[in-house]
Amino acid sequence: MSGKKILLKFGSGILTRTDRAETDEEQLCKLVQAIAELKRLGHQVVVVSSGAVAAGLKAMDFRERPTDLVTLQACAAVGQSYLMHTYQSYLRGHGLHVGQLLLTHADLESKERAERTQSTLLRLLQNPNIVPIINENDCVAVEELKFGDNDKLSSRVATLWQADVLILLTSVPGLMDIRDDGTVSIVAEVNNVDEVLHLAQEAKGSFSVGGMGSKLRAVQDAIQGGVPCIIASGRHPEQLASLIEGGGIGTRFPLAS
Ligand SMILES: Nc1ncnc2c1ncn2[C@@H]1O[C@H](COP(=O)(O)OP(=O)(O)O)[C@@H](O)[C@H]1O
Ligand SMILES: N[C@@H](CCC(=O)OP(=O)(O)O)C(=O)O
Repeated sequence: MSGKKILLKFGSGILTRTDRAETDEEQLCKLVQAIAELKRLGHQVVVVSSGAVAAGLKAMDFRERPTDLVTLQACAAVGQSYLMHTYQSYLRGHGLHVGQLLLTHADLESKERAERTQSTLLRLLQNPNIVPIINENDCVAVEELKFGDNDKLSSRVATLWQADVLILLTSVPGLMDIRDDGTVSIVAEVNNVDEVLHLAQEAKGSFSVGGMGSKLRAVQDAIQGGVPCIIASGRHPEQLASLIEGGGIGTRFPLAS
């Protein structure tokens, strides 16, 4: 197997415990193990990680996600450093280190700043022991915390980097077709995202922002940028190597042939 450029996006739902508003350290440890395994296989890995707001809730004395923007930004300020510390503590066990990048959409819309971001990313990737971990710069960004644009951020970075695949790891096993009679199936492959947009329902995780609609729009952008995508469960990161090789469970969005 030759090394591929893999962009992984971790949603808040898979980084946060389901029983209380805290980072799920066991889950984060599993995700880090999967990153280390991909790197051992010779792939380049870049991560877009949500979860800063949720990680800051406990220290800020919240049991639930607050709704006002400035409090969300304050929670993110506390949670981001906690999150990076936790990533670092698990990565160290694999001889790896975090390279943190905090970005806004405005950064990627400016040609000069996008080029600088790309240069930094490429420089970080020259060292095989570094795992770039990107999040929105929540303290200055506004739209992101309202609309869950880490999905969109991941598609933009995937396009900038020209990743071989963008894998959106979330709390469900893929895009699901939930029918009126109660039957549910995972859509294995989508060749035209427009045709499945109607499958995205309003429901989303209590610590998440985007939902399935935001993921499908991000997939559309990535495909337009030349990057195929997969939506799969972040609760089973051990299947990542298999997903990259065309196996595993998830929804695939190939480029039009
Ligand atoms: N058709 C669908 N298939 C799968 N999940 C869906 C669908 N429609 C809505 N969802 C919701 O999307 C959620 C995943 O998105 P989200 O909660 O934003 O996760 P993340 O934190 O990973 O970004 C699931 O919890 C699910 O409730
Ligand atoms: N930047 C925010 C997350 C925003 C976001 O898009 O969240 P999600 O919908 O879980 O990917 C944070 O780190 O909490």
